[in-house]
Amino acid sequence: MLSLNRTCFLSNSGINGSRTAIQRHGLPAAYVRVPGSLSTRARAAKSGDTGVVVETAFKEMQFGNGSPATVNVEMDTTVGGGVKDVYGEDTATEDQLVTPWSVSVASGYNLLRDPHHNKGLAFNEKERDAHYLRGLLPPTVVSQELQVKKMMHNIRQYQVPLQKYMAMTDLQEMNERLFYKLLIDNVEELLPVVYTPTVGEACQKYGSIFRRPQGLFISLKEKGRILEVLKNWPERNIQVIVVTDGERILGLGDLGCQGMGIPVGKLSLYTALGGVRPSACLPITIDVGTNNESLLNDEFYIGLRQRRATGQEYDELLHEFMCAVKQNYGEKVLIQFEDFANHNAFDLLEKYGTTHLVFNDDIQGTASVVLAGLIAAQKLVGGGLADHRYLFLGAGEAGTGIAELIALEISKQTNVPLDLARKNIWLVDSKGLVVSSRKESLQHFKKPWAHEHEPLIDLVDAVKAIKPTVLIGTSGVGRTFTKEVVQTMASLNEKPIILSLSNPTSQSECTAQEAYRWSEGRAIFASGSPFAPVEYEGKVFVPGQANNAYIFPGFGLGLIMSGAIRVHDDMLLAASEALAAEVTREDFKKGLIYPPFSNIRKISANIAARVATKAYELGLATRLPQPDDLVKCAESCMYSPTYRSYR
Ligand SMILES: O=C([O-])CC(=O)C(=O)O
Ligand SMILES: [Mg+2]
Repeated sequence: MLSLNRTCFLSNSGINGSRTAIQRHGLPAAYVRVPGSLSTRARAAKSGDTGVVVETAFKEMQFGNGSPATVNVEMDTTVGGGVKDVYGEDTATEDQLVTPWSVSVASGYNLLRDPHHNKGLAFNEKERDAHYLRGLLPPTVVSQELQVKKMMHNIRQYQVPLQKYMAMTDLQEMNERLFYKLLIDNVEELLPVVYTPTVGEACQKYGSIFRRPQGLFISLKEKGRILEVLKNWPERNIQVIVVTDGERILGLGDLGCQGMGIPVGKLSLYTALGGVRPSACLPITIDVGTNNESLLNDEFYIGLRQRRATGQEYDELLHEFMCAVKQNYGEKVLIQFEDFANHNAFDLLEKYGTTHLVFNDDIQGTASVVLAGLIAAQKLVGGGLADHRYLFLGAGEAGTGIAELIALEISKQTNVPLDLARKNIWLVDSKGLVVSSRKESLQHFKKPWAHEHEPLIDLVDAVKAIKPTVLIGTSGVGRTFTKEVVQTMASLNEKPIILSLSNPTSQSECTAQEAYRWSEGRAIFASGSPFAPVEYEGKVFVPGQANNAYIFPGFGLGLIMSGAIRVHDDMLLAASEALAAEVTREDFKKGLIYPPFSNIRKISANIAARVATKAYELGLATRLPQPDDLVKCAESCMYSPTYRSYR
């Protein structure tokens, strides 16, 4: 055993990184551990190399939380035959060393290139000395606060949202903590940049702006090898996966492999808003082809150039994926489905809901957010949820998901059977009002909403006939709440509730301005994508945003905290109630039915606590014993982007 006493940064910069550190600092060779499975180690050892060394001291390390640490490096020379210069002429090649699972020491130049540990100009004098940074940085030492100020200044110079998006992506790849500090401290300004609506444009142009992979791409080419692919990802303690197959990206349709922007963006919010460690988040895009002709013909397209696989081929790939995830990460990893097309989204949720911890943000997350807004809106309009009539334009994932959660809440509040609670909820799809005479030809998820009524094609006719108090747009089709629709709503209701939820902004059913103007300032309005405040007859109206980001980060944190193994509808209801409870008297005075985003971390902690409480009540939590104070517990386990001291 050879013993070394050094302060090190642990990172995943790979064998290249460690080699440079080794060479630069004259460390003995083999400053590398292979933390893979025993078989990986065995493979490494068998390859005849002399240098893959398993360092016993590293076993104690909390690797994956990005923490630097002082370690006593003990080199176990038993694997591979002894410490020699592994990287010397006559030793193993890097390929033989099974690179993906190497853990290396980052210092000097590599430390500055390592986004998980880089602090840029914020490295202080002592750190610069201790970690071989002298001369690699200009003399100035600045605080993280000043770095935030400078980055915000730079980002505000860009006029085009996509440029802001790219600047944020660059920052994320350069200095992860600074990225999250910026996002957390300026959440209202930057949310529309890293997420809806700009992320939609980023996906449309993802091939052109692609620089470095930020998540895993699993395509049909990887069929039969998905477990192996998962093992290529550099982090192992994964708690949340957001996965898409790119078939229905926001309201923009099939963007194939370029849908990757969505899992990446959603997971940034898991960290920024919900406090889940970045290293515990894994974005995945499953590429089964695309039916988007213009992408197939786009020379910069990054995905498989074939039409979408369907049926058995699709199912088998997804099944292999689901099994591989569970095998690799255990049953407590949360899998969030995002932006799958209707025909797969419902089936996947149903199929894996009983075997995996799965959550569909478009069905369940949107539903929980909208229900929260409706619960809060009762304070403005009086009465309860059961006193309303609801009409949806759009009967897909969001529409039916919201409808079902409203019905569940009404049924719970008033003790009426679910079937009866559904009777006040009506849907309009592309063929008109969903009515019982259409039942035969309806997709299964629409059937519960096919009530007795004569067929109606037009939305205006449906509004006139059903006389809804709440109108909800989930159609993915912009400008469908026409002047006549909004005016009819306003003629029927003193305070019509109008939610125009489709994303991004171009697909919104109406704008905030239209909603306020056409309702003569009486609408209670919220949208999926953000709108600026509107002035109407001398009064300023601040539109609310029924943003999914209110719920899913806190919801996920609650599941993780409690070690939940399944998602249950009651958890969604609990999350909605928790969010609705965050709307203050001041917010109501402004006509808002959602709280400001500036408090989102506190909101997420409260949602997490309520979700975790439900998980314990339902016997679905595995982290025992239950902590006494779940809000405190949530707050204390949240990731902080403040720099750590590397001394
Ligand atoms: O991303 C959002 O804001 C909402 C969402 O999931 C979608 O529209 O698919
Ligand atoms: Mg979505």
